[in-house]
Amino acid sequence: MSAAPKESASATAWPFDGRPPEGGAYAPVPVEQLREMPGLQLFHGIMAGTLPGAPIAQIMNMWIQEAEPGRVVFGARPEKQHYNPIGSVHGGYAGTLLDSCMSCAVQSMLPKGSGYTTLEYKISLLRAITDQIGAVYAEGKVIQVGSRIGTAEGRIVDAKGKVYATGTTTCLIFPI
Ligand SMILES: CC(C)(COP(=O)(O)OP(=O)(O)OC[C@H]1O[C@@H](n2cnc3c(N)ncnc32)[C@H](O)[C@@H]1OP(=O)(O)O)[C@@H](O)C(=O)NCCC(=O)NCCSC(=O)Cc1ccccc1
Repeated sequence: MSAAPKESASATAWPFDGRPPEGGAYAPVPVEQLREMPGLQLFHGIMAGTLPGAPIAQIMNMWIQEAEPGRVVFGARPEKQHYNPIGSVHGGYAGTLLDSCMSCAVQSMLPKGSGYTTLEYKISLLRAITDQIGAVYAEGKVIQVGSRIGTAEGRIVDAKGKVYATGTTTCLIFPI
């Protein structure tokens, strides 16, 4: 399998205010249910509210904005609760956003019956993320998805398109 994701959408195409939908349900989807759906169906179900959101979405203030074959975008709102003790958002916030968008880009290419997990990711933190910059957007794009290994790249930008962090990932694919 391989992907040819479209070029990045403009930042204005992502009008996310930075909070997951109020009153939504948050829980992992049981594996019995997951194995019956292609990867993309999970994201479309979460976006439509027919499947629960990931519990970490609440803690991170993040939500899926777009999901198509080979490309997934999360919006997020960094706040004080995400700070380290030295005055900026903890580096793990960018790590979590990038791990999410990059691995979900891989998952968006998987047929039903395929599971996967992140094996390794590398990120570069290029600018400090603070609670003053508003919503940020994490876009993951597939590089290649094979029978056992999927790779993707990602970036975090603000609403003006300024880049805060980039990353690459390697995911392991297996039957479930
Ligand atoms: C500053 C640097 C590291 C290097 O920048 P360079 O590559 O040399 O590039 P350049 O000079 O072009 O500047 C680029 C931009 O940076 C800005 N800027 C520059 N110097 C300063 C400065 N002195 N102070 C403030 N800002 C400065 C500059 O205005 C520009 O922004 P602009 O274009 O105006 O909007 C940058 O890459 C960065 O901030 N990365 C993010 C790192 C990060 O947030 N890590 C995670 C948190 S750590 C963590 O959580 C771990 C932990 C856990 C628990 C407990 C404790 C710790």
